[in-house]
Amino acid sequence: MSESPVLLNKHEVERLLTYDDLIPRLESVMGKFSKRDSSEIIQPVRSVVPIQQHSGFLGVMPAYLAAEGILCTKIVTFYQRAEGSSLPSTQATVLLFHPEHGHVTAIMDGEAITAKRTAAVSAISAKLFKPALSEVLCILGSGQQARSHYDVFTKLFKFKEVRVWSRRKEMAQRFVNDLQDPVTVCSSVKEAVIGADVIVTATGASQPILFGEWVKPGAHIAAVGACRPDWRELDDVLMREAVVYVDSREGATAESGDIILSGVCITFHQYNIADLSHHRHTYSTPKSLFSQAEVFAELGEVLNGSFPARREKTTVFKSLGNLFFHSCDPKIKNKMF
Ligand SMILES: NC(=O)C1=CN([C@@H]2O[C@H](COP(=O)(O)OP(=O)(O)OC[C@H]3O[C@@H](n4cnc5c(N)ncnc54)[C@H](O)[C@@H]3O)[C@@H](O)[C@H]2O)C=CC1
Ligand SMILES: O=C(O)C1=NCCCC1
Repeated sequence: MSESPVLLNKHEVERLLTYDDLIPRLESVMGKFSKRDSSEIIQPVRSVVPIQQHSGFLGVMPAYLAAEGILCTKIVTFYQRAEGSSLPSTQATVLLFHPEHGHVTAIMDGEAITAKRTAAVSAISAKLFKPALSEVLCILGSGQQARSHYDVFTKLFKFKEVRVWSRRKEMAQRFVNDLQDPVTVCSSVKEAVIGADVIVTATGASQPILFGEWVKPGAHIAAVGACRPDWRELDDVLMREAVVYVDSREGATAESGDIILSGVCITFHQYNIADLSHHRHTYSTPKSLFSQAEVFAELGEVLNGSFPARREKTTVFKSLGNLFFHSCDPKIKNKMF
């Protein structure tokens, strides 16, 4: 009979999962993922079930890393919550399986994993793409992701100024009150982002809040929210002008409103055709004036050397959280990535 699964609660996951382990681990595994060698890694685009009555979604995110014997899935729910709701908007559980026998070996809280993994991947994007001289960090949003991004960005990089904006100023103030170091609370997105070198967008917005005209040329944006095909955080100008990196090309095509909805500007293409009465008429068909924002590369393609990091340009890393890789030796409990 198989052993009972190890249970790791949020507190234990928080203690075991360190950025020092997570970052090199994710760099290696994302580089491998982008080679699409299914004998190494299988990670399909997640399945998402809308929970329409409650403005929520349920996502299932399986992954198999054959060489490492890791078979796992994250099960995640995410909701558009009213401002100030005491419920977390993203909740998750991670299951590890015995790849040979198929039984569950570990059940872990996925909320802390999601917070840290997502922030670690954004930090990797910032390592690769932020301008060489990066003095100002700006965080849009003041929830779970805003906090984990603040933690890892200020741990890894030295900024002269950190700014935060949130829809309700008191939420930004509450965010700042929990921190040791000084952070400027901004009254508008524009005020927060002007002159910023690194911008994190971690909001529940479904319409653009960050406009390209405000963004300093050469800045790096880690765009974490807007993980549905009809949600956006970034406007067309920014999406067109920036070099866009993603975690998974398939995921971005299926799920990123910032990419899918960019450049939808209708104009008319005219052509002549002879109709049945032998007269020539001019017909019009709608045509897009601007094409969709193009994905330049996956983060993994930069990490494995297939594509360059275009640090000199304005860069967007559109994160969707498609990559979930996790390893835990349940018997040892302290070897967790
Ligand atoms: N890319 C990824 O891997 C992941 C993305 N996410 C997404 O990141 C976003 C933030 O997640 P959490 O921090 O967990 O959520 P949260 O609920 O803790 O924080 C959300 C923040 O967004 C703000 N917000 C909500 N609606 C807004 C709107 N319409 N305009 C401007 N601000 C708005 C809230 O005031 C709050 O500051 C969500 O969209 C979530 O789905 C979450 C986990 C992983
Ligand atoms: O990767 C995740 O976990 C999530 N991604 C997008 C939406 C919320 C959770």
